[in-house]
Amino acid sequence: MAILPTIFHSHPNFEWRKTSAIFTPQISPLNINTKLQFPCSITRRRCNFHHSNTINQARSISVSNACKKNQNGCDEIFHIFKRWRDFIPGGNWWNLCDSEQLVDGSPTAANPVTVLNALSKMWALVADQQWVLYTAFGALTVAALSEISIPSILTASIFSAHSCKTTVFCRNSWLLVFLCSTSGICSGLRSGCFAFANTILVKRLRETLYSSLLLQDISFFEIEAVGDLTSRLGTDCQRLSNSVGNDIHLILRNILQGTGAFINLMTLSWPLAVSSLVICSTLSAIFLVYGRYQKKAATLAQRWTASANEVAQETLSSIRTVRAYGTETDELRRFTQGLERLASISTRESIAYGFWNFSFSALFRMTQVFAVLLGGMSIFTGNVSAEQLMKYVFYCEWLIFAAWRVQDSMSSLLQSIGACEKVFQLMNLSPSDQFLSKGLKLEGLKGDIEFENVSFNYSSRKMVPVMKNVNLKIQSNNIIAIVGASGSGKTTLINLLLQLYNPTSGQILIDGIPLRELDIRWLREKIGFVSQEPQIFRTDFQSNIIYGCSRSIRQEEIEWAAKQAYVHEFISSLPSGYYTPIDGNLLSRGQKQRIAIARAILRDPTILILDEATSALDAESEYYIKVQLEWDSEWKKD
Ligand SMILES: Nc1ncnc2c1ncn2[C@@H]1O[C@H](COP(=O)(O)OP(=O)(O)OP(=O)(O)O)[C@@H](O)[C@H]1O
Repeated sequence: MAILPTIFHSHPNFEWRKTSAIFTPQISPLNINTKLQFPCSITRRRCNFHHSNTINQARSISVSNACKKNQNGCDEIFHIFKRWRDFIPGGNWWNLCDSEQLVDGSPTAANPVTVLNALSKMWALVADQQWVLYTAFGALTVAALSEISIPSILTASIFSAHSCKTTVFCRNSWLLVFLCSTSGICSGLRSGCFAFANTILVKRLRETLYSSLLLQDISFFEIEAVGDLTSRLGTDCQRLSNSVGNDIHLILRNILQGTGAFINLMTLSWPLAVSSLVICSTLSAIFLVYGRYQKKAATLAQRWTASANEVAQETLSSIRTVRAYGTETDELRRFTQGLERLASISTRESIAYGFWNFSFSALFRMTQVFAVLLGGMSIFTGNVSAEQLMKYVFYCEWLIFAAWRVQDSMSSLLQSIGACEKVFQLMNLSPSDQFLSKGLKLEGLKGDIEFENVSFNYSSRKMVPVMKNVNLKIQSNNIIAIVGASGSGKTTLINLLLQLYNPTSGQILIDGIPLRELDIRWLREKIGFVSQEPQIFRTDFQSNIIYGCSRSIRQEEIEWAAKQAYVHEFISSLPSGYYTPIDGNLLSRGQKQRIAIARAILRDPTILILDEATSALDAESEYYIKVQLEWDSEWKKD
């Protein structure tokens, strides 16, 4: 165990020292006074911000904002009058592109997803449960056909009763009972099956998205914000599956019913049927424009929501720092900036919805007036009977309503897909190369490490080289310390060794074999790593210590590792011992580091990397752990 041996190398950024320690102590060029003064001079303005004043300040900001808003309201009305042309449909005010686009530098930003793509992807996710979907579609068809036959039979029953045709009346009544029962049973079946499919879909969407995210390169997570990704996994997936549960079946149902209504209208009077169709087509044309606008608005609204979430997540998770620096009002302002953008988009979207509803109502009422006028005249001339006119009014209403519902559900579907476009883009990302290629697994790993002319820069800062032509040889069974100024690239060196990033040029060899050619999962199993800020998971101590260990572990081994890391006593003193659930926030940094060291030791790694892993430990614990590790390393050498 234990590596990073002695290297003598002349790179200006690093200083390599032979030492009995295996840590990467940081030697800062600043003296203590400089360190203390530096942050204070930067934040002097904020330091004056007394904590007790913060709430009053927040209040006074909101009061002064309210006054400003009243004044702004008058200005705005004046402005609206001056710029009325901008506010009519098609004017500048409606334009969502210029002012509202959130700059999205993510790798997925450039690929828009079509509705068909989205639907076929969702279909593929639930394809193994086809029987549920086929039952749902079958029930939907039967229910829709039964429902659309009811107005015709109902009218016939009324008129047969009116003309005292008892046999026809009885037959129609039985038929009505049959149709109502069929439609009721099939509607229940349809809703149940779609709800079931919905549940499966949301689960699969989340699984697929999560597994796609887990397999991305580390550089991906530098561009994408965690708040944004969790909001995709949560609300977006739910919203998408809801659109399948509701919108798709409403669309299909109303298409069937609208078609049935149109066929009935054609059999009654084709001029009346054609006039209804013209109105429906006008509605569809208006909807086409509105639907596109709505999709765009939904995408932008979703991005701003995610952006506001990100701010909230960042602030709430760093609440101690926010409180200590008294920046609550600044954070509130940052959060409301996103909300204001969101409100501005939603206002336009709501007004556009109002326009759409106005067009629909006006055209629908026009059809009714038109039907009564034209139908009434036809009755006078004897071309149409009263029964036919009644059926016509019924079916006309069905047709228009079906057209409206199809378009409304279509709009909601477009909105959901627009809003959740990123879910599909993220799901379509191909995994990092590391997970695609099958590399070599060596018989045994010695642990010789060599950096050959390695240069590197982070992809997010391409112009800033972090290291240039670094050459370094580390022989197995040695302990070395890498010492360098803060920001000189010590952690980056380790990141490259762990293949979290690939060198921009040069190569890293392990036992003489290029790192890229090795099976990275196999290699990582042989490496124990403790980072500067060790991560503790929300499970118990035992699970945290055995985290990532592929072999089966006995309780004694866990305790042994914990003793080596000087954390056994602390864990044993807790009432549930190793089974005590942990919240990382409730542990000291030193305790977290000791748990992480126990985790690394338990793997019995060939290469052990400690990146300032004892920086938070007291001198006694640090000494004890170092002695244990050194002893262990010497024992292995022998
Ligand atoms: N993910 C990243 N993206 C872009 N630049 C980064 C990233 N991580 C680190 N850097 C930059 O790379 C340089 C080296 O950082 P690194 O963390 O390796 O230094 P270090 O020697 O470990 O510093 P410290 O001792 O303070 O931990 C720094 O200039 C840092 O700003």
